[in-house]
Amino acid sequence: MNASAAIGVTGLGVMGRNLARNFARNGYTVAVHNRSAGRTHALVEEFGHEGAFVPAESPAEFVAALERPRRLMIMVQAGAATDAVIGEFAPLLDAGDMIIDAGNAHYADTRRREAALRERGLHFVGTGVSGGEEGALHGPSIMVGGSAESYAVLGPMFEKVSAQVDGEPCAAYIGSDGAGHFVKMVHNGIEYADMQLIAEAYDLLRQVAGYTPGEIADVFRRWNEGRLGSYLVEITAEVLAHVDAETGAPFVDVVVDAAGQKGTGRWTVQTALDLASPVTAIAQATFARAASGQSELRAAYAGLPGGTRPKLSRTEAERFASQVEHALYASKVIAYDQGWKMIQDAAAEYGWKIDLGTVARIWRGGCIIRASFLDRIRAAYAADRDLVSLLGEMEFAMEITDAQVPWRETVSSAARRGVPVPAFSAALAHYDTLRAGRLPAALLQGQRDYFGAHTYGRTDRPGAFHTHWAAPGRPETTA
Ligand SMILES: NC(=O)C1=CN([C@@H]2O[C@H](COP(=O)(O)OP(=O)(O)OC[C@H]3O[C@@H](n4cnc5c(N)ncnc54)[C@H](OP(=O)(O)O)[C@@H]3O)[C@@H](O)[C@H]2O)C=CC1
Ligand SMILES: O=C(CO)[C@H](O)[C@H](O)COP(=O)(O)O
Repeated sequence: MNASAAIGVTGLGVMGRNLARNFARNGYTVAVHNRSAGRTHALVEEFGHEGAFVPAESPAEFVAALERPRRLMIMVQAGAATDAVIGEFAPLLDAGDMIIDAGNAHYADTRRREAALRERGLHFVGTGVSGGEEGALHGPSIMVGGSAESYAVLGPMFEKVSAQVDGEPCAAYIGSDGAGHFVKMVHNGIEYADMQLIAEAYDLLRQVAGYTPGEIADVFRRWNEGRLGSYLVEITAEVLAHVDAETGAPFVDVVVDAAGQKGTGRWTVQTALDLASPVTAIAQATFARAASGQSELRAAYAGLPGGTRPKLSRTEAERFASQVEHALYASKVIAYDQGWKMIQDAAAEYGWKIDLGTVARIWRGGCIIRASFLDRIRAAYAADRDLVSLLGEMEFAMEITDAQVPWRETVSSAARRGVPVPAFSAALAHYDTLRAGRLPAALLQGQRDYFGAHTYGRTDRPGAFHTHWAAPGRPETTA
């Protein structure tokens, strides 16, 4: 076979098929392969006219179709499937060839695979791709890990097929080994938080303001014109306005209220615990999905006494909706800030040199959390590369100051009326934690020292100390 393909894609499911088409539409010759050959033939039959495809039935045929250094993209499920495909293809490759894993792999797996394949002279390029089926075809956001050397070859291709915003590509090199997949994982964690915050806002507008789903769709459409403008707010309005054809009921009322998850939000939270990175809004959003799925438990406790829900007048409802807008925006800033801080924490742990402004830049288009305010996050990090928190940037700080009363009113209204708002509450509590100055953690240290001699630091001098709690006079010694 003629080695003519600039890239090969194996795994032609929802994402792989459209990424292959995207490369072909952008002028690259693409070798295509799938475990079951039916998908390969279907792709070429249906979309062969869009560009140059080289269908391959066997791994050997697929590899033979690739120009050197070979660029082979895997788009299959994370975990065992990815290991199986690597195991199948790596022995057929030569030193200098590149395996790009564009699935949602766990970054620790990517680090392991990168190290093992590097030993064999192969580049393993863990790459986060976001944008779903449509993004894969028309331009996703692409977060690339692996070696800088491989990015020199792959970067121009990725930048060409990615989404473009203001003439800039939504693709970039993030950092070595698992950095690309790490950042994609945090993207998905932020996605969970953003979606949960929007869902809580909807619930409040329905349960407290008394709006119908159609009216709430209009509220979200208005919000989408302003600082909350984003893909997720836009599609929320679409979903809320949708009416079930069979029953004539709002679509949102005929869907089972148990949220699914494939695992990237859970990975974010598990990893955050290891890094001691408090991504509490993301964690609450992930737990909210889990709680929604506990149908037996919820059925057992449904109807327990809770808050009161007095009917609001039209004017009161409108005022409340405006408060919710502030609360949603402020909570969203906190959730995103938590995600960025987690990336900083991981960069310190793994020695990744991640440009935080670049992360915001490539999330402005193509991905699920694309939003107008990412431009401002980008500008904030461009102005100060070492910015510790968005709360340190003047404009965000002013908005959070303005949100104080409505944000707190929203969370307290929810508590009074018995509407669960775990992500709003977590975001506000995080903000209060940051601004507290002094936390009751000092008491925790005292408790730990009391029962386990775990020692504590003092505010007035350095060192570790222990109080002998059982001894007369409770003397303190240095530990
Ligand atoms: N769907 C989405 O919106 C997004 C998905 N992703 C990630 O992209 C990856 C692919 O997702 P998606 O396209 O939705 O998945 P699909 O289920 O549509 O396709 C999965 C593909 O993987 C192949 N496959 C599965 N197991 C194996 C195996 N053991 N050996 C070889 N091939 C295998 C399947 O082949 P066969 O046809 O033979 O079964 C199929 O081509 C996942 O990692 C996912 O997390 C990332 C961003 C968005
Ligand atoms: O990766 C994605 C987007 O970037 C997918 O949307 C993600 O897989 C959806 O996750 P979940 O099924 O857990 O809601």
